[in-house]
Amino acid sequence: MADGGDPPLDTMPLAPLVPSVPDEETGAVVWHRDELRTADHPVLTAAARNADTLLPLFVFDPQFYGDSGLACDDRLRFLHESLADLDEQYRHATAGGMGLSFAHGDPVEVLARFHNAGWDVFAARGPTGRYGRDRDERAREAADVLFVSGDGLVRGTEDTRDGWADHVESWFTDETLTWDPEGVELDHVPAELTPEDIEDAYGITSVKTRVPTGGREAGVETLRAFTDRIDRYPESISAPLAAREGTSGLSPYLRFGCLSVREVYQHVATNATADRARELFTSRLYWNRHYKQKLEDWPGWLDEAANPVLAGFNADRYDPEYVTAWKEGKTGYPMVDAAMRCLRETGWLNFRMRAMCVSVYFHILQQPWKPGADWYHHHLIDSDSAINYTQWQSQCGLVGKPTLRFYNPRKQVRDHDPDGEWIRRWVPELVDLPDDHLPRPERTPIHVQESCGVKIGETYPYPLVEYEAAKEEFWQRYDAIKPEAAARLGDEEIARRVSLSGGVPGAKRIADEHGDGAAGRDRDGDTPRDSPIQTDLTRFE
Ligand SMILES: Cc1cc2nc3c(=O)[nH]c(=O)nc-3n(C[C@H](O)[C@H](O)[C@H](O)COP(=O)(O)OP(=O)(O)OC[C@H]3O[C@@H](n4cnc5c(N)ncnc54)[C@H](O)[C@@H]3O)c2cc1C
Repeated sequence: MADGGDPPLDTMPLAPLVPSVPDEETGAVVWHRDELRTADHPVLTAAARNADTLLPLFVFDPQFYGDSGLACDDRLRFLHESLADLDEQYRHATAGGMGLSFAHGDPVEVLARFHNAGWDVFAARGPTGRYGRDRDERAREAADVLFVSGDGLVRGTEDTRDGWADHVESWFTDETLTWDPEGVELDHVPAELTPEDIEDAYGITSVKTRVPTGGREAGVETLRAFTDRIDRYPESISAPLAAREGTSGLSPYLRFGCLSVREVYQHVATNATADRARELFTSRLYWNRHYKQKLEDWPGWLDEAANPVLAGFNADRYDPEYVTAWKEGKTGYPMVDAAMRCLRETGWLNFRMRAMCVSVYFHILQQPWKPGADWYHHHLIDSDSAINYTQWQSQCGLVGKPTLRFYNPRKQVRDHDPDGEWIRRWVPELVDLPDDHLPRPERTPIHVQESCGVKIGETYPYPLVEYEAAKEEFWQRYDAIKPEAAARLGDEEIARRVSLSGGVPGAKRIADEHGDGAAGRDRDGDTPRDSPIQTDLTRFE
């Protein structure tokens, strides 16, 4: 483990407990990682075609638990519920009722034991950061793991973005995959290890509220319920209170692969009758693939600024007190404070609130991006490294594109919580503050503060920094470095790694047009002059 301590459980199963593949037969371990379903599963389909016997396996990796793990206990609980559900899916599919097997330890060591006992090992090829790539490479060497594609991403070409949208579209509309449980035997590891054992060993305790139940069954139910109410989706996306019931709530199920993105696409395309809502929603599924493609193209997104010119931006400003105030929801900006407290208690925020809190953290408090991104990754139940870290870098401006999106937290109150219902839910100190003062509590006249009992500076903090001055200061610092950052996008390697929807030519165009310092920007509020980052969700080429 990263802290040097020993895991509380040994690596298991030990070699003698690993079943052998019967003579003259072929056996395949289906190594499940993030794809916790049996439907539309390219690996399962391929393994079932190639082997007489299957052994579905999940390996609890100590790296994701204890002090070295980055996920909150509630995300681990969601994972464990999804595993229990996957176990049921296998048991129902097969007459013998054989379920999912569990192992614990370094997956490479575990898989090598299966490989030595005669098993082929199949796993999904998917985008991961450096740890995952290294683990998969070691697994390939030690256990000859066969990595199967089939997630709609583009691989093995010079410019993955060339023709990308068409490629993804045909994947979305292709028939989903099936496997024939009758055509194979299922085997399992006799040793009894369950997700509950892991929870006991690592002391997993869930503390958040409103966390959805993990597993395919709950995911299918969520998908159906959302499709029934999808006509309300367009007007529910932005306001945090409306979004909680109005967006799909599918993100954790997609994150853990309880449902495939393609299944969701096809269900909504077939069953949703409201055209605009259907298009708006399915365009988000393209964004899901778009960010996955980014991590597939470059594993460094999780730990390094995509544009080297911007590496270390804000590092000299690091102030642990600002970071803590942001994490705890004590910045003095009510919309930010409500969002950050909601994130910690429920593990979910809608897109706009996620983006706004990034903007205030990086552009206004001017703190280095990584601790903020790690905080989201820890608390979000749906945290998908491929989306979280790439979104963070995009929202901060670490790619070096000429435009940036600022989210003014005061404007967000006026636009998306004018009655203060959401703010009052999460920031009880402000319950009695009149609505008019919620965008800027620090400007509340003293006599109003006295009559409502909200004392700025005592019961609720002054803003940590003055918004306009901080914004202006950020722009000065950012403008000074922007032309050099834009120019760097002309570098072939950087153009590839940033994986823009316009591909390598698009990155080079930015370098040509903006590398000389002639760049557009938004100084006034929410709307950038030209930002393909999140404004147009339907264009990918
Ligand atoms: C800083 C930041 C971090 C984020 N981190 C994550 C993350 O770790 N995991 C995650 O799933 N989403 C992330 N998002 C995107 C978005 O906020 C969530 O997908 C959405 O809020 C999840 O709720 P939902 O499933 O009800 O959304 P819906 O609006 O119902 O969307 C359906 C699905 O489309 C995909 N999707 C929607 N918006 C986006 C987007 N902007 N980018 C990529 N995919 C999208 C997701 O898979 C989502 O589940 C992040 C956004 C920001 C700004």
